[in-house]
Amino acid sequence: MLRFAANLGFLYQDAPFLDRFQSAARDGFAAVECLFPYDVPAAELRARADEAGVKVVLINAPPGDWSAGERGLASLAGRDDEFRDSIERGLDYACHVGSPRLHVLAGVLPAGASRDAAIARYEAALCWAAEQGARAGVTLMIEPINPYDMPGYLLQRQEEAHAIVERIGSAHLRVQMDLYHCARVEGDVVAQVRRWLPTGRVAHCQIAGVPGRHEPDEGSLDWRSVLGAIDEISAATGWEGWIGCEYRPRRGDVACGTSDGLVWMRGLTSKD
Ligand SMILES: O=C(O)C(=O)[C@H](O)CO
Ligand SMILES: [Mg+2]
Repeated sequence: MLRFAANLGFLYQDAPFLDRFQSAARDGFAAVECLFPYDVPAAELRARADEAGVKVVLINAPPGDWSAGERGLASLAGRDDEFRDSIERGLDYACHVGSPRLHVLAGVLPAGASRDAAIARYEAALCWAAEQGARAGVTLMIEPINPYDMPGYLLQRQEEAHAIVERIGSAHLRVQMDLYHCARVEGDVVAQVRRWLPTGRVAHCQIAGVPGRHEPDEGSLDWRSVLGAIDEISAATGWEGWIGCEYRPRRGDVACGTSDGLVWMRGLTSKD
């Protein structure tokens, strides 16, 4: 059975952030993802999640200076100390809110920089971070992201993410397979899901319509076949990750826009 999590950085934009936990629960979500929750003390966020009866299943580590265009520190030259601080802060927050997963953004490759050197730095950073994750009991996630939404982002393809996870060989480093980014870069998402989900290296998925990043039922993503493939693989292999709803509701500027747009999900969910 498929399990969906509400991404509170994308959904329920009409409500203040801390009210979105209740909104998600009212719509039947048993789990949520929070992008960068660090402005809220972890105890307060945990209390809101507990009150609403939803689990936090994914947060992101601090990504550097987002407003200056930074999208993670892991591969950036000369930023090791900040990277380590961001992982320690992310893991501490994840432990306090009970999130079993922490997404670590790779960073943007500076113009003219060597990609090979950046990948080597990225792997060394992930290796260190995965050890910290193992100590904390939190799984670190790496996510290939498309270059249209995030120009220059270092990690764009599933194959490369899997090769990195395999080389590092930690049970606490896994791939976050965002089906929207996958569709935009790699095309046939059903084939990609059938190829990568059974490997055991994917610990979380996310979904959105393509190319607008609205509800999955808008656009070219064959979402029924994709979800059917995930469901089938879950039954066959015991894969039990969450599927994060990381999209901009088409009626996001209107009260109840998120809830109305969830019609695509009815009948597909499990709360376990
Ligand atoms: O952009 C995405 O798809 C993500 O999942 C990141 O966590 C946010 O940048
Ligand atoms: Mg994503």
